[in-house]
Amino acid sequence: MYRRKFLGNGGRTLTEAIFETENLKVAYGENQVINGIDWNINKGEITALIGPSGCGKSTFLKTLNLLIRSMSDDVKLSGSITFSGKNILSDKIDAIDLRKQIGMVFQQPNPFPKSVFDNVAYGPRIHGVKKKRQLQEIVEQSLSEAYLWDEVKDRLHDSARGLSGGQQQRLCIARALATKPDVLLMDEPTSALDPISTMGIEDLIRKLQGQYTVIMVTHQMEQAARLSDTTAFLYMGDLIETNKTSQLFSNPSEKQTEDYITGKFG
Ligand SMILES: Nc1ncnc2c1ncn2[C@@H]1O[C@H](COP(=O)(O)OP(=O)(O)OP(=O)(O)O)[C@@H](O)[C@H]1O
Repeated sequence: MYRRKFLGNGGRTLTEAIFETENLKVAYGENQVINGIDWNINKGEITALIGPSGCGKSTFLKTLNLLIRSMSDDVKLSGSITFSGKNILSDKIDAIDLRKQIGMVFQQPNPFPKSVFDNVAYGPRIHGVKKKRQLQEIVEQSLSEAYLWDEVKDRLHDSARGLSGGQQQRLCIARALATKPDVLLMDEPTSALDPISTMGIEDLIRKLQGQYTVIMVTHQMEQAARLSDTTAFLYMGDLIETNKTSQLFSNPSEKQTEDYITGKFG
């Protein structure tokens, strides 16, 4: 079967890819939900993944850091995902190390039942940072990067669960940034938040642009259009189209994309 390889930016530029997937298939038992995706995801960009409910967006995201293997017993992965020169599906990969480089933020803010400080220090501690001074520096830097430091600097040892929803989500982003990842995967990071907190998280994502590669699932077309450099449309496990965001929304090349973004289904 002929398969189209989607290159970053619709294949028009030679932007460096951070992930290259080849014939990537994912199945839960007999239920195949990703059908053989060939895609180069650009480094340093914000990529939005859109598509109707159940089309495989979260599955695709969780496959990129192999979280899918820890979350589902009967998952089957095939094809390849090249990240940092290695096929993470077949080469010997330490999943904990991989997730140091590829952080993830979920729909519901999920701080650990620990203090603000211990949430952010969690990853660095796992990776062997022991010195108090060094941990303090990492915590302050990560919270500052997540635009949360000023709000929490006087309550670092209070429970993270006492923060507002928007603050908790920025804390989760700070926790992900604390291991100095290359990539942040975000699965509908604002869908559980009110409009003001959503704006705060969107501002933060914009500020991360260029320093990190962000791959974000969103159900909000406006959010994809506001934030991302590249947008990809997934439908029933197939990558239908990926292109520069402005191009995909103004002049989609596929009828299915057009129907989806104009609200004809989804
Ligand atoms: N752990 C699992 N075990 C079995 N099937 C699963 C599992 N997780 C997801 N699925 C199935 O895989 C398909 C894709 O689900 P996925 O969550 O990836 O879609 P999605 O596009 O992110 O959906 P949504 O937008 O509703 O979050 C669905 O049919 C879903 O029921």
